[in-house]
Amino acid sequence: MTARILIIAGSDSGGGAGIQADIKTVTMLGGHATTAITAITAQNTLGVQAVHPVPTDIVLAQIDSVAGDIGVDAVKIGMIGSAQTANAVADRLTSLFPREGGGPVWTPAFAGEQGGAGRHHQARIPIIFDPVMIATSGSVLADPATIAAFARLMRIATLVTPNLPELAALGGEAAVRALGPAVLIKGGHAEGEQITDRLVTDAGETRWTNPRIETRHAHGTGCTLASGIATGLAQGMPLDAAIERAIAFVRAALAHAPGLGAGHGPMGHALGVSPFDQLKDRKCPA
Ligand SMILES: Nc1ncnc2c1ncn2[C@@H]1O[C@H](COP(=O)(O)OP(=O)(O)OP(=O)(O)O)[C@@H](O)[C@H]1O
Ligand SMILES: Cc1ncc(CO)c(N)n1
Repeated sequence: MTARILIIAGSDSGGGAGIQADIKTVTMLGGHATTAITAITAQNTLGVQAVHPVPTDIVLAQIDSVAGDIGVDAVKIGMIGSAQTANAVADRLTSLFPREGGGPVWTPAFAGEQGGAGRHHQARIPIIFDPVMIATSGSVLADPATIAAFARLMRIATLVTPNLPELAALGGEAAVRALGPAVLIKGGHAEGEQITDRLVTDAGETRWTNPRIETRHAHGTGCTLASGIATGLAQGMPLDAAIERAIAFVRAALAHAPGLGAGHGPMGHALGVSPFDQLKDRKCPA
């Protein structure tokens, strides 16, 4: 079965970050993206010109519509829109996908096909929380009250993926770990020719170090990474393998950036290919 990833995030009209990056990433990695849109931003490569938070009850209705029919193998949370929505989403995810109880951390949809437990035995759906605060352009995407409410989301998250300024705003690595989740500290904002992303879990620490790709078109790397990880977990990959593939995908998409806009442009999620055009027979299956 195709892995189903519920994306709870904001819309970026420029198509570089947010829901737009998330859908492209999930699709490219072989999953099915469903969405609960938390905010609409008027945004381009230069900055964020306007933000319209979606009412909290409409965010919850989108989650309920998806969970009640299509189903969910993993959740990715990005821009959340308001403190009220952060708290309400934490409550709703807790009741839909209980965080307590024994059994495996999650049982992906694929396990059912292979004669395993199947989706009715899911114990814990993985939740990846990207604590979005500021866009690549420098525009603010979360006010102080919303950032304070992030604690609720961190308590139910499997993995939190702060960049370095976000980690500092959350009180540092120990403060995040104390709330329970694994932490992937992204190194994109550090100086230097190498970038190190650092995963800290109960089992210890793993690092990925790669050469920095020289480009100003790195808008949406954080969204892409978190959605890529969520897709891997939904597909049944172990956490470190899901992270490794997501980093590789971010790097490939950076290398294929189309060079749009006068500021921080979008990545090239389609990697310069059209899978449809490459099909030998472009007819519908009979
Ligand atoms: N110039 C780059 N070259 C290669 N990898 C990069 C580059 N910039 C970021 N990355 C990678 O992209 C991922 C996201 O890191 P980053 O620290 O940029 O997150 P972020 O600040 O949340 O992203 P965003 O700019 O979307 O808000 C990490 O895996 C990081 O290693
Ligand atoms: C909607 C949205 N979500 C996240 C980010 C983070 O890059 C952004 N710029 N816009």
